[in-house]
Amino acid sequence: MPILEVENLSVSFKKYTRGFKQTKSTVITSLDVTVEAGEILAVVGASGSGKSLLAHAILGILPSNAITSGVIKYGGEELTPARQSVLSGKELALIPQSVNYLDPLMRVGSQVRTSVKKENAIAAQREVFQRYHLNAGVEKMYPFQLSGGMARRTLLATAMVSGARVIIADEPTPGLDSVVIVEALNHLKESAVNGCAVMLITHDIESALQVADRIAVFYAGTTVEISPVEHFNGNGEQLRHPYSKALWRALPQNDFIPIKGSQPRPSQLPSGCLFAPRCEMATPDCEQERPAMRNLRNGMVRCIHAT
Ligand SMILES: Nc1ncnc2c1ncn2[C@@H]1O[C@H](COP(=O)(O)OP(=O)(O)OP(=O)(O)O)[C@@H](O)[C@H]1O
Ligand code: NI
Repeated sequence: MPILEVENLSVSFKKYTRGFKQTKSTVITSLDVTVEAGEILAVVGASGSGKSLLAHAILGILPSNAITSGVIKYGGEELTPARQSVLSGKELALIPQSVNYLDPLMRVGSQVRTSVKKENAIAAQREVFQRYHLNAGVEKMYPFQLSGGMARRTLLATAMVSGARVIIADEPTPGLDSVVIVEALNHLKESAVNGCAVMLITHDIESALQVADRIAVFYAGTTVEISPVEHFNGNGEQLRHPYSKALWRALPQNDFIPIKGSQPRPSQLPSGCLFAPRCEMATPDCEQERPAMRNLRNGMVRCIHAT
């Protein structure tokens, strides 16, 4: 059974423009995804496709003007705001995309120790600092004294000592040197092998391919495909959705063919399939309604034409 289930999640923001006109921008649309114990699910997709907002929705830290619908479940039970506040940092850990999530007024060693469940918090913190090449003096520093890379390693360390059952890593490695990247990916893999459910949000498809079991592809705020990692191969012929195939072919190591057009803006989403305006396979049926996610060849796809 999946530990984490997201069903039909939508998130939108109301905005007031000139003349008090209200506009609605929908940043996540009917998104479905699950993460099982023992697996790494990588989440890939263009900038602005809703990856971080999904992470924030799971942790219950969306901005207060966000309007959400749908259900998020942890351990088979709905993650209500009350459960989110109890479980965050304990059973659900986030490695945030921005280093601004560190508490500016607390020494970093103490910050990391507050998330340790085991008895000897100091020993656990020192061990994890060693693992992330943070030398002994760092624990006494405040966040403003850290370089960007050190701050990022501190965020990784905080989540990894927490003993959480669900780890959501939102772009955990940019700016880190390759030794630390390998260390962080190995650590996530180790956590999964020990039974955690890991969601790894990343632009780095190479890293995703190395450690993930399944890959979810996001487009314009929804999941267009969820595929076993092995299907990201060759010319992408085993992939299901035209966008995933195009994304795969656009990688430098493949043909590097960019996709024409751009992702729709959250305030101007097409009424049917969100990818239809850019899709070579699109037919009038695609513009009729939003396709549902369906099972296909050991994965899932949101496209009426996919075979
Ligand atoms: N507080 C907010 N109010 C209105 N729109 C927002 C807000 N936060 C995010 N958005 C919009 O929601 C969309 C999704 O943002 P999100 O940060 O989830 O993207 P992402 O996939 O994580 O992108 P990246 O890869 O750049 O990190 C974007 O269009 C963004 O502009
Ligand atoms: Ni993001």
